[in-house]
Amino acid sequence: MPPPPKRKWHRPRPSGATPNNAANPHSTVAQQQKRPKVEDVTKQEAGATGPVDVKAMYSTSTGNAEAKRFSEMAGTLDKALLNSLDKMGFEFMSPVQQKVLTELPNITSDCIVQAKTGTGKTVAFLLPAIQNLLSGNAPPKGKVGILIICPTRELALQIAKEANGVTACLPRKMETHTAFGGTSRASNLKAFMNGNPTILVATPGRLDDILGEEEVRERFTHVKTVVLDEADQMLDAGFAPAVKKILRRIPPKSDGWQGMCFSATMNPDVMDVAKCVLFPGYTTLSTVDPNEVPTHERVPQFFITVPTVTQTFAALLALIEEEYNKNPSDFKVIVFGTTANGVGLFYDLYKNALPQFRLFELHSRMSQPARTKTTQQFKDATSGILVASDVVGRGMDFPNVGLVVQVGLPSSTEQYIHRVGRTARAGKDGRAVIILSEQESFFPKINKTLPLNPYPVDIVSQVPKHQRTVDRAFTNVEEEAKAKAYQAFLGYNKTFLKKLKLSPAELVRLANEYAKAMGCPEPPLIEKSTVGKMGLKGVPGLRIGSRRA
Ligand SMILES: Nc1ncnc2c1ncn2[C@@H]1O[C@H](COP(=O)(O)OP(=O)(O)OP(=O)(O)O)[C@@H](O)[C@H]1O
Repeated sequence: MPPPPKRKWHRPRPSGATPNNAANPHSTVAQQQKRPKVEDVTKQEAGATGPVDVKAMYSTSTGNAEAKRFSEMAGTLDKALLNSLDKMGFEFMSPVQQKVLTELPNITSDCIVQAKTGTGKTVAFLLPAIQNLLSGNAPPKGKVGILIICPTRELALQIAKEANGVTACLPRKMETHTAFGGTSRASNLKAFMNGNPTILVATPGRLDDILGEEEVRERFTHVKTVVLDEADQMLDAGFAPAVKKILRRIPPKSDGWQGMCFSATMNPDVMDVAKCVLFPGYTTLSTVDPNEVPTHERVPQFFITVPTVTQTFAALLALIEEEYNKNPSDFKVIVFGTTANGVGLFYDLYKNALPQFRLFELHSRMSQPARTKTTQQFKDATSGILVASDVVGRGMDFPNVGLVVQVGLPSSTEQYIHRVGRTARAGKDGRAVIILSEQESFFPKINKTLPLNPYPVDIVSQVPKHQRTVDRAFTNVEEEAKAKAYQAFLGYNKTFLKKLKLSPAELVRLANEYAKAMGCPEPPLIEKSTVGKMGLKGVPGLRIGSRRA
């Protein structure tokens, strides 16, 4: 088989350059429906964004280092690893890879590494960890040598695939296993126990679960490296208890294993917890200048403010039309919603309202096989729109996404940055837009370090034109999907009441308007217990009752 073409880092397109914007900017979505399906549009030549200029990429990172070839690391990296990288089409080291391989005091040093989204952090932690095993530190057969913990199932699979690529040319097969929820625990465990899982990529829940078994704990006696990918998230209040519990079940840090923390964002609040994987004297490496904006300089970022949340549905249609007209070739987009049920609603709605696009959905309410299948389909797609929740907000590498849209408030500034990072990966260009209601418009104001500018086109004035399409599409959406989205809307926004400057009664009023915009004749019923859990007991405007027939 011929080797794949070398994958290189691309030079950013000159700002303002929008090739292929020949389509009529005034055509409506309905008119576009007569066009051939976006899937049929001829695929742009790979690399059409311009010739590779690795030096230009490096000059945007701290240090202004020269881009080096992996082949120059022959003294550090095993020949077989270099062969694997070559087979993967990786010729030059990305800045973070170069930094880790040349500036880490030792390949076994504890470290915190920060680099922008999509710049190759996965390979940057895999290479030293695997090299260490190849340098005479391999664990005995059947034992785990490298444990990688990450927040989501999709990311675990993706990291495992990258590990398989990096180890492909090793003379002796190095097995990578995964452990994450939503899959059969029994068969997963059987494969782990019967196999030779030198590398294990896991999410905290399932890992903690299987570590409950003595025979599984036995497999970790020779662990050499523990990696926390998306480290700031793994160490935040949500995940830290599970991570700490896992660390209590594997050999203690004093046994000498290496701790590595990688992320595009680092929150000083988590540094205290990071000490459970890092010994004092650990190395901090960053390719991000503290004075630099935390997102990619290659991603123009815009916000659109609509008067009320009920207009966001039509505003998204107007935005998609606008962006598609600007650049119809390879129109590959991710639209982030705030909750799984909200995203489910988006899917049902836009399936009807945007039939000319191939639509994908990904959120935690889907079965794991469906999630895995869609992830692969969207990775492979040259165009289409993925509506997604934060299950793919971090770490996921969907090649050639040109636009990221966020609808509603992201859960944090960091989450905003990671979602934006689903575009402009591996040296490519991208754009990002966030649609907010008036109430949510504090987000750009309190995030001054983000290069957020008003969207250059008046989308709000286009909302009425798209409202009919939205209303019609909602007639085809099941009432239960609307009820779930309504409930999720209440639950999510309840956590932001202060920032939104809303009283509980005002939130319910807003949610009821939202329900009306979905075409609900009256606010959907909510179980009494759910209302209690949301802390909305006694708030007027809610319809308490069971939706079950
Ligand atoms: N040296 C390289 N040459 C070419 N492509 C590379 C190189 N290193 C990584 N890549 C590719 O770049 C893409 C982004 O890499 P990766 O997913 O590791 O980024 P990341 O920094 O971990 O992003 P995030 O912060 O979103 O987790 C992947 O498709 C990966 O295969």
